[in-house]
Amino acid sequence: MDTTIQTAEPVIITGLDTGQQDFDYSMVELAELAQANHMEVITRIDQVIDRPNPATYFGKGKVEEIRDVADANHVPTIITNDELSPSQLRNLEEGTGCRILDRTALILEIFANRAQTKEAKLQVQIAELQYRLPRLQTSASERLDQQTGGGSGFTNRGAGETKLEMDRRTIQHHIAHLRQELASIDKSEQTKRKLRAKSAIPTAALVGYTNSGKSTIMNGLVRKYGAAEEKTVFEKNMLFATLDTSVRQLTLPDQKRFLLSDTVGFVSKLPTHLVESFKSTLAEAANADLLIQVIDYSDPHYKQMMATTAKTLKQIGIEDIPMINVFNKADKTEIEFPILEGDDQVVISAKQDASLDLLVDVIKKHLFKDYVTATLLIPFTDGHVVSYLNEHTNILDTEYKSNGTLLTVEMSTQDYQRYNKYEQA
Ligand SMILES: Nc1nc2c(ncn2[C@@H]2O[C@H](COP(=O)(O)OP(=O)(O)OP(=O)(O)O)[C@@H](O)[C@H]2O)c(=O)[nH]1
Ligand SMILES: [Mg+2]
Repeated sequence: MDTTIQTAEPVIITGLDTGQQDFDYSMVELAELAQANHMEVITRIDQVIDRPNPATYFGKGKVEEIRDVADANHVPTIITNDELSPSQLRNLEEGTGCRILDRTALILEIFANRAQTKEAKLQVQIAELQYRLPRLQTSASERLDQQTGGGSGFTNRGAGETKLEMDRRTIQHHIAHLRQELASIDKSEQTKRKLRAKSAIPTAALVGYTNSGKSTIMNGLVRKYGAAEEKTVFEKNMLFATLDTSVRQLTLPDQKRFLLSDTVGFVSKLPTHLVESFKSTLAEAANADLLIQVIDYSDPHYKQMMATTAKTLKQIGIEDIPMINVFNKADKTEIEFPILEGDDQVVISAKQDASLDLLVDVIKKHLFKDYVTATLLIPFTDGHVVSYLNEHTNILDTEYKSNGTLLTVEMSTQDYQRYNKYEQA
């Protein structure tokens, strides 16, 4: 158990209701993001307005109201539901006397705190520096610098133009340097990915909203069908538990194999820079033969979450990959499970064995739909072919004839092309 006592930083969350759909939901999500960043939401202040004030985001009266509420409650930090322009950020800080953390900076902080691997850390740092570049004279920049070590210790408030220019250049150099470093890591990842593509093992990728249960499903399947050396991944009840992509090979009882990848979850308004810099992490999903969208069916906002996933996939450029929907955490609802709906939807609980079996059935139907069944007569002199087929394909029947082994085999089209010379009419 974690025994360190962390005092949560008190914050006020604020939002502009410009009549956009799902405003309330995005505010609920903002509160969850704040909690994920160890903050305590003291209160929420909204303003209904046609469009944001270009100078201060909120209208003048609202800025004063926020300042007064913050003062009265000794709250040092205000969180806004949208990404603010550099001047809005500056003006709002002046108007409220508080530190302003916009949604983007908040998500960046969470990612920075969660990043474990070198690749994830580099990706977050690049996104952070890009966000800071136009905002050097705000506390948002200083805060990111202090909290995450993303920069190199600039102090910019009230700095002169020359100093500012210098800082800009330093940051630009820093970004270029980090990009190079990331590219060298990406290269080895790309090589691995190419090798996998060559091996022609079909790939499925778990995608979906953060905390929906992707890693739990991955681990359930790894425990059932992974070889001993295939390790489980980190799963936890918190937003953005996973920031990297893990790939595991699974071998089903009928010898069918596939690769399963688990990756970073989504949230609405995921910052563009972050999506950009996580593209290499998400490439695994982009190259998959099948997407498995995991949905937290017990969350009343699950439909919005699905819309967010659809939007994010589009943003990454993933549009034409077949997808199955997994309505997970059904054990937390009144709905019966496991249930198959049509041929591409299941209602399950990642924590139930029968659910995982049903899910595997659906995955199989999609990934192996091109598999062929053929009867092959392998002469005794080609014993190595029999061993290969035994190891890599699903042998439905074996008969020993005088002139060789007669096998009824279910296999990939590739294997079929290699061995159809043995086929019996
Ligand atoms: N009751 C219940 N809890 C579940 C189920 N699936 C996952 N969970 C829990 O939900 C929480 C999040 O699960 P993860 O597997 O880490 O979620 P994720 O989608 O990988 O999340 P990110 O990595 O943050 O994107 C954990 O506490 C899991 O134990 C389920 O079917 N039923
Ligand atoms: Mg995860």
